[in-house]
Amino acid sequence: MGSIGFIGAGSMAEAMVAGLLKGKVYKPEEVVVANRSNSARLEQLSKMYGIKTTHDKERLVKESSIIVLAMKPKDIQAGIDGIQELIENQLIVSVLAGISFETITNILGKQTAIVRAMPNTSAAIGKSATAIAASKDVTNEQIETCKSLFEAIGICKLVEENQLDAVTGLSGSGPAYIYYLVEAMEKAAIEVGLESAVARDLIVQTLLGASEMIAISEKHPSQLRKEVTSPNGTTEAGITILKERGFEDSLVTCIKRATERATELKVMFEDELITIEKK
Ligand SMILES: NC(=O)C1=CN([C@@H]2O[C@H](COP(=O)(O)OP(=O)(O)OC[C@H]3O[C@@H](n4cnc5c(N)ncnc54)[C@H](O)[C@@H]3O)[C@@H](O)[C@H]2O)C=CC1
Ligand SMILES: O=C(O)[C@@H]1CCC=N1
Repeated sequence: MGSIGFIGAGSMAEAMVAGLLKGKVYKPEEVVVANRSNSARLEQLSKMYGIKTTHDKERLVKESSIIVLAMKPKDIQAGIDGIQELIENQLIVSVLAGISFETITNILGKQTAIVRAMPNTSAAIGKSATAIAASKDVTNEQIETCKSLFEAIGICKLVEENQLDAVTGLSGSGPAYIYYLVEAMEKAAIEVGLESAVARDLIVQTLLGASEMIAISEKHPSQLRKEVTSPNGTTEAGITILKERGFEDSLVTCIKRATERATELKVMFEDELITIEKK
Protein backbone atom coordinates (compact mmCIF):
# COMPACT_ATOMS: atom_id res chain seq x y z
CA MET A 1 0.00 0.00 0.00
CA GLY A 2 3.04 2.34 0.26
CA SER A 3 3.51 4.61 3.25
CA ILE A 4 0.87 6.57 5.13
CA GLY A 5 1.46 10.10 6.38
CA PHE A 6 -0.51 11.96 9.05
CA ILE A 7 -0.56 15.75 9.17
CA GLY A 8 -1.57 16.35 12.77
CA ALA A 9 -0.29 14.31 15.69
CA GLY A 10 -3.23 14.44 18.09
CA SER A 11 -5.63 11.93 19.63
CA MET A 12 -7.22 10.83 16.38
CA ALA A 13 -3.96 10.38 14.49
CA GLU A 14 -2.53 8.38 17.38
CA ALA A 15 -5.64 6.17 17.61
CA MET A 16 -5.38 5.38 13.90
CA VAL A 17 -1.63 4.76 14.04
CA ALA A 18 -2.02 2.43 17.02
CA GLY A 19 -4.83 0.49 15.31
CA LEU A 20 -3.08 0.24 11.94
CA LEU A 21 0.12 -1.05 13.54
CA LYS A 22 -1.79 -3.45 15.77
CA GLY A 23 -3.64 -4.76 12.71
CA LYS A 24 -0.30 -5.05 10.85
CA VAL A 25 -1.65 -2.97 7.98
CA TYR A 26 1.58 -0.94 8.05
CA LYS A 27 5.03 -1.53 9.49
CA PRO A 28 6.22 1.26 11.82
CA GLU A 29 8.72 2.47 9.22
CA GLU A 30 5.83 2.94 6.74
CA VAL A 31 4.08 5.46 9.00
CA VAL A 32 5.11 9.10 9.24
CA VAL A 33 3.47 11.73 11.42
CA ALA A 34 3.94 15.51 11.34
CA ASN A 35 2.66 18.28 13.56
CA ARG A 36 3.04 22.02 13.71
CA SER A 37 5.82 22.51 16.25
CA ASN A 38 5.54 20.21 19.24
CA SER A 39 8.73 18.12 19.09
CA ALA A 40 8.08 16.47 22.47
CA ARG A 41 4.82 15.03 21.13
CA LEU A 42 6.56 13.68 18.02
CA GLU A 43 9.31 12.13 20.17
CA GLN A 44 6.66 10.51 22.34
CA LEU A 45 4.90 8.97 19.32
CA SER A 46 8.18 7.84 17.80
CA LYS A 47 9.21 6.14 21.06
CA MET A 48 5.84 4.50 21.64
CA TYR A 49 5.24 3.18 18.14
CA GLY A 50 8.64 3.21 16.43
CA ILE A 51 7.16 5.31 13.61
CA LYS A 52 8.83 8.14 11.70
CA THR A 53 8.05 11.71 12.71
CA THR A 54 8.89 15.04 11.16
CA HIS A 55 8.05 18.74 11.06
CA ASP A 56 8.85 18.60 7.35
CA LYS A 57 5.47 18.16 5.66
CA GLU A 58 7.07 18.18 2.22
CA ARG A 59 9.05 15.09 3.12
CA LEU A 60 5.92 13.45 4.47
CA VAL A 61 3.97 14.13 1.28
CA LYS A 62 6.75 12.83 -0.95
CA GLU A 63 7.03 9.60 1.08
CA SER A 64 3.32 8.81 1.40
CA SER A 65 0.76 7.36 -0.97
CA ILE A 66 -2.04 8.12 1.51
CA ILE A 67 -2.05 11.45 3.35
CA VAL A 68 -4.36 11.72 6.34
CA LEU A 69 -5.39 15.24 7.31
CA ALA A 70 -5.71 15.03 11.09
CA MET A 71 -5.43 18.59 12.36
CA LYS A 72 -8.30 20.53 13.95
CA PRO A 73 -10.74 22.00 11.38
CA LYS A 74 -9.53 25.54 12.16
CA ASP A 75 -5.94 24.54 11.27
CA ILE A 76 -6.61 23.05 7.84
CA GLN A 77 -5.35 26.02 5.83
CA ALA A 78 -2.04 26.20 7.75
CA GLY A 79 -1.81 22.40 7.73
CA ILE A 80 -2.04 22.18 3.95
CA ASP A 81 -0.08 25.32 3.10
CA GLY A 82 3.22 24.51 1.43
CA ILE A 83 2.30 21.04 0.18
CA GLN A 84 -0.26 21.84 -2.51
CA GLU A 85 2.27 21.64 -5.32
CA LEU A 86 3.47 18.21 -4.16
CA ILE A 87 0.08 16.54 -4.23
CA GLU A 88 -0.13 14.45 -7.40
CA ASN A 89 -1.37 10.89 -7.16
CA GLN A 90 -1.63 10.62 -3.41
CA LEU A 91 -5.01 9.86 -1.89
CA ILE A 92 -6.06 12.53 0.59
CA VAL A 93 -8.05 11.21 3.56
CA SER A 94 -9.54 13.92 5.76
CA VAL A 95 -10.86 13.01 9.20
CA LEU A 96 -11.80 16.63 9.94
CA ALA A 97 -15.28 17.17 11.31
CA GLY A 98 -17.45 19.36 9.10
CA ILE A 99 -14.90 20.37 6.47
CA SER A 100 -16.30 19.71 2.99
CA PHE A 101 -14.72 18.34 -0.19
CA GLU A 102 -15.29 21.77 -1.68
CA THR A 103 -13.29 23.53 1.04
CA ILE A 104 -10.44 21.00 0.96
CA THR A 105 -10.31 21.21 -2.84
CA ASN A 106 -10.24 25.03 -2.67
CA ILE A 107 -7.34 25.00 -0.22
CA LEU A 108 -5.46 22.40 -2.24
CA GLY A 109 -6.06 24.58 -5.30
CA LYS A 110 -6.64 21.55 -7.49
CA GLN A 111 -9.14 18.82 -8.20
CA THR A 112 -7.81 15.63 -6.63
CA ALA A 113 -8.92 12.40 -5.00
CA ILE A 114 -10.24 13.08 -1.50
CA VAL A 115 -11.97 10.73 0.90
CA ARG A 116 -13.64 12.17 3.97
CA ALA A 117 -13.66 9.75 6.87
CA MET A 118 -15.24 9.97 10.28
CA PRO A 119 -13.65 7.36 12.54
CA ASN A 120 -13.58 7.40 16.34
CA THR A 121 -10.85 6.94 18.90
CA SER A 122 -11.68 3.25 19.39
CA ALA A 123 -9.55 2.87 16.23
CA ALA A 124 -6.70 2.47 18.73
CA ILE A 125 -7.96 -1.02 19.61
CA GLY A 126 -9.30 -1.92 16.17
CA LYS A 127 -12.91 -1.08 17.10
CA SER A 128 -13.62 2.20 15.33
CA ALA A 129 -17.06 2.81 13.85
CA THR A 130 -16.06 4.69 10.70
CA ALA A 131 -18.02 6.10 7.79
CA ILE A 132 -16.36 7.37 4.64
CA ALA A 133 -17.53 9.45 1.68
CA ALA A 134 -15.64 9.75 -1.58
CA SER A 135 -15.23 12.81 -3.81
CA LYS A 136 -15.94 12.38 -7.51
CA ASP A 137 -12.24 12.08 -8.33
CA VAL A 138 -11.83 8.96 -6.20
CA THR A 139 -11.63 5.70 -8.15
CA ASN A 140 -13.41 2.51 -7.07
CA GLU A 141 -10.01 1.03 -6.33
CA GLN A 142 -9.19 3.93 -4.01
CA ILE A 143 -12.54 3.49 -2.25
CA GLU A 144 -11.71 -0.18 -1.71
CA THR A 145 -8.24 0.73 -0.43
CA CYS A 146 -9.76 3.18 1.99
CA LYS A 147 -12.44 0.74 3.11
CA SER A 148 -9.86 -1.91 3.86
CA LEU A 149 -7.77 0.62 5.74
CA PHE A 150 -10.65 1.49 8.05
CA GLU A 151 -11.92 -2.10 8.22
CA ALA A 152 -8.53 -3.02 9.62
CA ILE A 153 -9.30 -0.76 12.58
CA GLY A 154 -13.01 -1.47 12.99
CA ILE A 155 -16.04 -1.30 10.74
CA CYS A 156 -16.44 1.05 7.79
CA LYS A 157 -19.63 2.23 6.05
CA LEU A 158 -19.78 4.12 2.77
CA VAL A 159 -22.12 7.14 2.99
CA GLU A 160 -22.89 10.33 1.08
CA GLU A 161 -20.96 13.46 2.06
CA ASN A 162 -24.14 15.13 3.33
CA GLN A 163 -24.54 12.32 5.90
CA LEU A 164 -21.10 12.76 7.46
CA ASP A 165 -22.15 15.45 9.95
CA ALA A 166 -24.73 13.01 11.30
CA VAL A 167 -22.07 10.30 11.56
CA THR A 168 -19.89 12.79 13.43
CA GLY A 169 -22.67 13.56 15.92
CA LEU A 170 -23.48 9.88 16.37
CA SER A 171 -20.34 7.74 16.29
CA GLY A 172 -17.48 10.24 15.87
CA SER A 173 -18.36 11.87 19.18
CA GLY A 174 -20.13 8.73 20.43
CA PRO A 175 -17.35 7.28 22.61
CA ALA A 176 -17.48 10.45 24.74
CA TYR A 177 -21.18 9.92 25.45
CA ILE A 178 -20.46 6.39 26.65
CA TYR A 179 -17.52 7.56 28.79
CA TYR A 180 -19.81 10.17 30.34
CA LEU A 181 -22.39 7.48 31.07
CA VAL A 182 -19.72 5.36 32.75
CA GLU A 183 -18.54 8.32 34.83
CA ALA A 184 -22.10 8.80 36.08
CA MET A 185 -22.59 5.06 36.74
CA GLU A 186 -19.35 4.95 38.74
CA LYS A 187 -20.38 7.97 40.79
CA ALA A 188 -23.71 6.32 41.54
CA ALA A 189 -22.08 2.98 42.38
CA ILE A 190 -19.90 4.62 45.02
CA GLU A 191 -22.88 6.49 46.45
CA VAL A 192 -24.81 3.22 46.84
CA GLY A 193 -21.90 1.61 48.67
CA LEU A 194 -19.61 -0.14 46.18
CA GLU A 195 -15.85 0.20 45.95
CA SER A 196 -14.72 2.00 42.86
CA ALA A 197 -12.56 -0.84 41.44
CA VAL A 198 -15.38 -3.37 41.87
CA ALA A 199 -17.88 -0.93 40.37
CA ARG A 200 -15.63 -0.29 37.34
CA ASP A 201 -15.34 -4.02 36.58
CA LEU A 202 -19.09 -4.53 36.92
CA ILE A 203 -19.88 -1.54 34.70
CA VAL A 204 -17.40 -2.56 32.01
CA GLN A 205 -18.76 -6.09 31.89
CA THR A 206 -22.34 -4.79 31.82
CA LEU A 207 -21.48 -2.60 28.81
CA LEU A 208 -19.58 -5.37 27.02
CA GLY A 209 -22.39 -7.86 27.64
CA ALA A 210 -25.16 -5.49 26.57
CA SER A 211 -23.19 -4.41 23.45
CA GLU A 212 -22.63 -8.00 22.42
CA MET A 213 -26.28 -8.86 23.03
CA ILE A 214 -27.32 -5.99 20.74
CA ALA A 215 -24.76 -7.07 18.15
CA ILE A 216 -25.65 -10.76 18.01
CA SER A 217 -29.27 -10.97 19.12
CA GLU A 218 -32.07 -10.80 16.61
CA LYS A 219 -34.17 -8.99 19.17
CA HIS A 220 -34.67 -5.23 19.06
CA PRO A 221 -32.98 -3.32 21.92
CA SER A 222 -36.43 -2.40 23.25
CA GLN A 223 -37.25 -6.13 23.56
CA LEU A 224 -33.91 -6.80 25.27
CA ARG A 225 -34.72 -3.96 27.68
CA LYS A 226 -38.16 -5.44 28.33
CA GLU A 227 -36.54 -8.74 29.28
CA VAL A 228 -34.51 -7.03 32.00
CA THR A 229 -37.47 -5.07 33.30
CA SER A 230 -39.60 -7.11 35.71
CA PRO A 231 -43.01 -5.59 36.43
CA ASN A 232 -42.72 -3.46 39.56
CA GLY A 233 -39.08 -4.45 39.91
CA THR A 234 -35.83 -2.55 40.26
CA THR A 235 -35.24 -1.80 36.56
CA GLU A 236 -38.70 -0.35 36.16
CA ALA A 237 -38.11 1.86 39.20
CA GLY A 238 -34.80 3.07 37.75
CA ILE A 239 -36.03 3.59 34.20
CA THR A 240 -39.03 5.55 35.48
CA ILE A 241 -36.53 8.08 36.84
CA LEU A 242 -34.69 8.21 33.48
CA LYS A 243 -37.99 8.84 31.72
CA GLU A 244 -39.10 11.49 34.22
CA ARG A 245 -35.75 13.27 33.87
CA GLY A 246 -35.75 13.26 30.08
CA PHE A 247 -32.96 10.76 29.37
CA GLU A 248 -34.19 9.93 25.88
CA ASP A 249 -34.81 13.55 24.99
CA SER A 250 -31.34 14.49 26.32
CA LEU A 251 -29.60 11.91 24.16
CA VAL A 252 -31.62 12.70 21.04
CA THR A 253 -30.96 16.42 21.51
CA CYS A 254 -27.28 15.73 22.22
CA ILE A 255 -26.78 13.86 18.95
CA LYS A 256 -28.75 16.46 16.98
CA ARG A 257 -26.72 19.29 18.53
CA ALA A 258 -23.39 17.54 17.82
CA THR A 259 -24.53 17.00 14.21
CA GLU A 260 -25.50 20.66 13.92
CA ARG A 261 -22.12 21.65 15.40
CA ALA A 262 -20.31 19.78 12.61
CA THR A 263 -22.28 21.91 10.14
CA GLU A 264 -21.37 25.04 12.09
CA LEU A 265 -17.66 24.13 11.92
CA LYS A 266 -17.90 24.14 8.14
CA VAL A 267 -19.72 27.48 8.08
CA MET A 268 -17.32 29.07 10.62
CA PHE A 269 -14.34 27.85 8.68
CA GLU A 270 -15.68 29.05 5.34
CA ASP A 271 -16.30 32.52 6.84
CA GLU A 272 -12.70 32.54 8.05
CA LEU A 273 -11.46 31.48 4.62
CA ILE A 274 -13.44 34.27 2.96
CA THR A 275 -11.89 36.74 5.47
CA ILE A 276 -8.39 35.45 4.66
CA GLU A 277 -9.06 35.75 0.91
CA LYS A 278 -10.30 39.37 1.30
CA LYS A 279 -7.12 40.47 3.16
N1 LIG B 1 -10.66 13.16 18.68
C1 LIG B 1 -11.64 12.46 18.12
O1 LIG B 1 -12.30 11.63 18.79
C2 LIG B 1 -11.96 12.61 16.67
C3 LIG B 1 -11.42 13.66 15.94
N2 LIG B 1 -11.72 13.79 14.61
C4 LIG B 1 -11.12 14.88 13.84
O2 LIG B 1 -9.73 14.68 13.88
C5 LIG B 1 -9.06 15.93 13.84
C6 LIG B 1 -8.02 15.98 14.92
O3 LIG B 1 -8.65 15.87 16.17
P1 LIG B 1 -7.81 15.54 17.48
O4 LIG B 1 -6.79 14.50 17.16
O5 LIG B 1 -8.78 15.30 18.55
O6 LIG B 1 -7.08 16.95 17.70
P2 LIG B 1 -5.74 17.27 18.49
O7 LIG B 1 -5.83 18.70 18.91
O8 LIG B 1 -5.49 16.23 19.52
O9 LIG B 1 -4.61 17.14 17.36
C7 LIG B 1 -4.44 18.06 16.33
C8 LIG B 1 -3.02 17.95 15.83
O10 LIG B 1 -2.86 18.78 14.68
C9 LIG B 1 -1.60 19.42 14.74
N3 LIG B 1 -1.58 20.63 13.91
C10 LIG B 1 -2.20 21.80 14.11
N4 LIG B 1 -1.88 22.68 13.15
C11 LIG B 1 -1.02 22.02 12.32
C12 LIG B 1 -0.32 22.41 11.15
N5 LIG B 1 -0.43 23.63 10.64
N6 LIG B 1 0.49 21.50 10.56
C13 LIG B 1 0.62 20.26 11.08
N7 LIG B 1 -0.03 19.82 12.18
C14 LIG B 1 -0.83 20.72 12.79
C15 LIG B 1 -1.42 19.72 16.21
O11 LIG B 1 -0.04 19.97 16.48
C16 LIG B 1 -1.94 18.41 16.82
O12 LIG B 1 -0.91 17.45 16.82
C17 LIG B 1 -10.13 17.01 13.99
O13 LIG B 1 -10.30 17.66 12.75
C18 LIG B 1 -11.37 16.27 14.41
O14 LIG B 1 -12.54 16.84 13.86
C19 LIG B 1 -12.50 12.90 13.95
C20 LIG B 1 -13.05 11.84 14.61
C21 LIG B 1 -12.90 11.64 16.03
O1 LIG C 1 -15.30 16.85 19.09
C1 LIG C 1 -14.97 16.93 17.89
O2 LIG C 1 -15.17 17.97 17.24
C2 LIG C 1 -14.31 15.75 17.22
C3 LIG C 1 -15.11 15.26 16.04
C4 LIG C 1 -15.70 13.95 16.48
C5 LIG C 1 -15.06 13.67 17.74
N1 LIG C 1 -14.27 14.61 18.11
